[in-house]
Amino acid sequence: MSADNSTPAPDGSTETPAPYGTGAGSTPDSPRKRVRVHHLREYKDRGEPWPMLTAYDMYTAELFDEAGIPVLLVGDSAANNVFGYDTSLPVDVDEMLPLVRAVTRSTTHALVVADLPFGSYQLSVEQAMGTAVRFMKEGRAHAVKLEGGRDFVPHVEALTSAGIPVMGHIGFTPQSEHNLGGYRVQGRGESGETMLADALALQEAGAFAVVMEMVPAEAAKRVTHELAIPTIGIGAGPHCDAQVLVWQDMAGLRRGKAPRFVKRYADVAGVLSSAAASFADEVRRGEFPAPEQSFH
Ligand SMILES: Nc1nc(=O)c2c([nH]1)NC[C@@H]1CN(c3ccc(C(=O)N[C@@H](CCC(=O)O)C(=O)O)cc3)CN21
Ligand SMILES: CC(C)C(=O)C(=O)O
Ligand SMILES: [Mg+2]
Repeated sequence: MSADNSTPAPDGSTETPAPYGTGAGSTPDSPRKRVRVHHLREYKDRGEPWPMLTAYDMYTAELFDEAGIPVLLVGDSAANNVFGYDTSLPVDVDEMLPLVRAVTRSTTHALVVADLPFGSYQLSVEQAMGTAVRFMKEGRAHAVKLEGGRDFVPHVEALTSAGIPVMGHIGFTPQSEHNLGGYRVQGRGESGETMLADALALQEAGAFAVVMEMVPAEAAKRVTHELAIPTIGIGAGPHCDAQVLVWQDMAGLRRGKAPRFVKRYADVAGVLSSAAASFADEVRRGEFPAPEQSFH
């Protein structure tokens, strides 16, 4: 087989209208347009908090898009929520790309952010550029996200100059868990100043938003106030411009003890396990398939 040189059919994803829009750029009669990074700045300026969720596949991306979630993150948390690794560190670009492509293919409204996995951007600005370009070209992402503060200013500058919107991520950065000493709150006391400096450096470098993970609410409030770009909190209190959760945590699919910042809005694990148990039971009793599910 030769390499696939064909131009992929345009999926028209940036212009395809969703039928029942209420989000950015819509009126009751006009279809929703794709959320753009400048809309997020407008939400901040209007003081309207907005939600972000992770998504890793077609059905969840469609549902969350229709529910009006303006930003979907294809997180490297796919490592422990899709692929079965114990941390985010092992997942790589080749595993992440098909998930990103699935999510962009399945949305018409949400801005889709691809999370750059550990080891795919830290080596050099050139490596960051190469990886980000793959997520934009092959994954059809609308933006990328990377973890780190001042040390990543050159990377963020290069990507934004090349036309790639970048979301930052500071506070607890899971890709550095071994350096940070485990899953711990960051930015307490003096390190709150460091965090603010990191946030300002990312903004100056051109980042369009910054995630703050597991930081005290007061420190996150200060950063949110000082930045013109939106802050997105996860375990960062109520004063951030936006809030993000991993969807399996939000919907109660993940089992076991969740981090303290999680709120479960459903019991998807319970729904799925009882559905599987009912199916198994009916098969064992010979009740499924019934005549309705059979061909004659
Ligand atoms: N399902 C899932 N949810 C997440 O929020 C998430 C992932 N996966 N994978 C990547 C990272 C890892 N994250 C984590 C993982 C664990 C804790 C945790 O155990 N937190 C405890 C201890 C906090 C402390 O000791 O200060 C907590 O109770 O919040 C926090 C963030 C956040 N991200
Ligand atoms: C929790 C969010 C911010 C994330 O980075 C991820 O899901 O990978
Ligand atoms: Mg991540």
